[in-house]
Amino acid sequence: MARLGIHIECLKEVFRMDAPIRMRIGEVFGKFEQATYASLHLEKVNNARDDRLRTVRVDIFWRGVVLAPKGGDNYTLLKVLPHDDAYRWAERHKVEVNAANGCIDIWDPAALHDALGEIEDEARETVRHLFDHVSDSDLVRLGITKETLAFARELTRVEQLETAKAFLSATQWDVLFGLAAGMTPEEVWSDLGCRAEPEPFDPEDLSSAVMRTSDRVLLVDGPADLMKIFREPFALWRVYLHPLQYQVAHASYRGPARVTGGPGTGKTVAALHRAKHLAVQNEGPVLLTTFTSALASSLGHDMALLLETPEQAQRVSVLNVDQVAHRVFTERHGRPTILRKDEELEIWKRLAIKRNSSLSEQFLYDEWRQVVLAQQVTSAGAYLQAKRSGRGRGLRAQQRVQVWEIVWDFQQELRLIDRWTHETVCVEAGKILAETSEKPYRHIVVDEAQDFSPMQWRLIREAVAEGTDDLFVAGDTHQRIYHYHPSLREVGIDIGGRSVRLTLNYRTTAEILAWSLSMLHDVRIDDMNEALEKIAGCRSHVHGEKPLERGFPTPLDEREALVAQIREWIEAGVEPREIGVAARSDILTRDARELLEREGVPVGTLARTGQGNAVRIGTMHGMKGLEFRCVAVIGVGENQVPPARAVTPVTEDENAHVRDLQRERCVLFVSSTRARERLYVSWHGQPSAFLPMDQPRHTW
Ligand SMILES: Nc1ncnc2c1ncn2[C@@H]1O[C@H](COP(=O)(O)OP(=O)(O)OP(=O)(O)O)[C@@H](O)[C@H]1O
Repeated sequence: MARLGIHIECLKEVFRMDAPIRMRIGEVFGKFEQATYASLHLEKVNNARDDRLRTVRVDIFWRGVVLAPKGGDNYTLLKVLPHDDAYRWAERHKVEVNAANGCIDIWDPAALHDALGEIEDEARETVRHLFDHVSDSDLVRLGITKETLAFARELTRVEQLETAKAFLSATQWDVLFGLAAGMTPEEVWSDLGCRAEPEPFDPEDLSSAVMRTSDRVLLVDGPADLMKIFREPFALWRVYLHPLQYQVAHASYRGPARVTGGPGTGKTVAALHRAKHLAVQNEGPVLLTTFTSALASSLGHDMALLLETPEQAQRVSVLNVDQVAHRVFTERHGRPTILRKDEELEIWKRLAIKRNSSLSEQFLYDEWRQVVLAQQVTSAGAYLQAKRSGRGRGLRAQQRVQVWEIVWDFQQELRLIDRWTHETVCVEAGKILAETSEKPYRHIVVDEAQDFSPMQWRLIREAVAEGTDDLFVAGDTHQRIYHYHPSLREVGIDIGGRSVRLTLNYRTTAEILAWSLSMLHDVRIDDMNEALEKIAGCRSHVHGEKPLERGFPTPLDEREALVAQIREWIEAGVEPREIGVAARSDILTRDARELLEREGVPVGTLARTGQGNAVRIGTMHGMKGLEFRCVAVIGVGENQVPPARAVTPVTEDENAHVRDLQRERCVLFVSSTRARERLYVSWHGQPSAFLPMDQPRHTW
């Protein structure tokens, strides 16, 4: 029986077509299931470079180009184009088997030949070439053919390589682009999803090559499936994964594993597919968890799209980590009464006065969480020994004794009045789970792992028995925006060598990514596993406008310009819901919201649901994990970013000062990398020192 595949690039083009033509394409290619080669009316193309490329009539105007391997019954739809263009495309292109990963390579030899002629002169006059640092043998091992190699050797600028995307094989282009972005041949090799040892692939067996190209060819399960795909275009990540994403999501691990990578590199998508894979395996309940309830609800929405049967859906719970803690706690003790932050600060203040301490209630509030609870300190002796790096001010031994007395009083008081905080609920839930061998989950998948506190990690560790495929962790420490810096090992999670880094950004344009990355230029960030995290090789294939930076004399001028910018985007066809606005403080977001509302622009919050078609506005912290076509980051002035209150003075504690500045940079980095197409950054007065310094900017 014939089987149809559709190439990802073709699918993207079809998704952009009007519904009637999409349905017509669905009807024509739906026949592949029953058809035999002879009855398909696959027309041969005269003068074709590759006689396995045929065309099929869709209607009077459109034709499809199909790869019809000589053996086997696998047909792959590569293009749908106007009649003449379809023939021209089929005449020019060749299909081969990639020597590195065994997938199909589609390329345009004539265009490659012409381009080579165009760059040769420049190459002769230039001393440095783009790939001087890579040997021929490495390029060949990475699947670069002799024609592409000859071309690659003449490249002097990355712009020439970018142009070549139009005619090189996509896999070979990815290899070259990765090397040009600073990846080592080994990193590119693993990015290709190749095994450690090269495999021999039959260069003539295109049918098998198509089957292996699962990251670029969607194999359709019958006509109904095809019509469904064409009726409702969907996010491509539901079916296509980068080979490395696929590997990460489908591997079997002997213990905890993790995926890291810069913003927009598909970590959440890998986590979603991992959860689905585990649900399909059906070994027991799967928990997919993250930091905030907003992110959990977004994951829940995407998980529902990915799971295929009610049985699979029943096996996966999507909860944020506090919800997990509250469930476990409530089952044992009933619902806890949570102490509000203002109530808690009031208690700290009173207890500090009682013990004649001049330490502020906020300091005690943080000290309790970041030192006492984080390190499970239960005695004065342990507190005297506890690490306090990054805490903002040193404490002499005598002061530590005093702080411990206040902490002791505080914990006694909580017990007495039977009040809880989210942290104590989490600690208690961890204890309850530690006592039982019957764990609630067989597998746990964690997204946005970089912001989990040590208390939350201990809970997660206790919620699943140690063993194969127990924990899968996705996160990026460059996006850490809260205070905790736990080491996974210290909280009992040993990921050993089971860690993979994704580098290809699917969300952001190369311009926005470069602008954002330059903010983190000299910043050294840990990887939660006692080493430094890398961001080298993080790259995007998509180009767009440079981020727009604008300074204004007053806050009102800045807000009015924001309204004008949003109007301009909407007039250019961007839906209000595709626009996100972020500021560092609630006050700035409130002021911007008020003006937008007054000017008649629909405005909602950052929550994914219930917003209607409104511009979504919130704090930079709230932007975590989200994405928008257009993003405006406002109030990026020297006094607002970073806000003085968020940074320990260097005179008080140098380490804490550096750490605070780093965290604040990450907050700005997270908000700017939420933009898919356009990024607008504004301030009033002087600009923030965090902004990339590569160009002179107008200041007031
Ligand atoms: N294989 C893929 N093919 C197409 N699109 C993808 C793929 N993987 C991810 N994407 C898209 O890229 C965007 C970013 O993906 P995702 O949210 O998983 O990245 P992330 O690494 O978790 O990002 P961040 O850390 O910045 O929150 C999303 O729009 C997602 O749909």
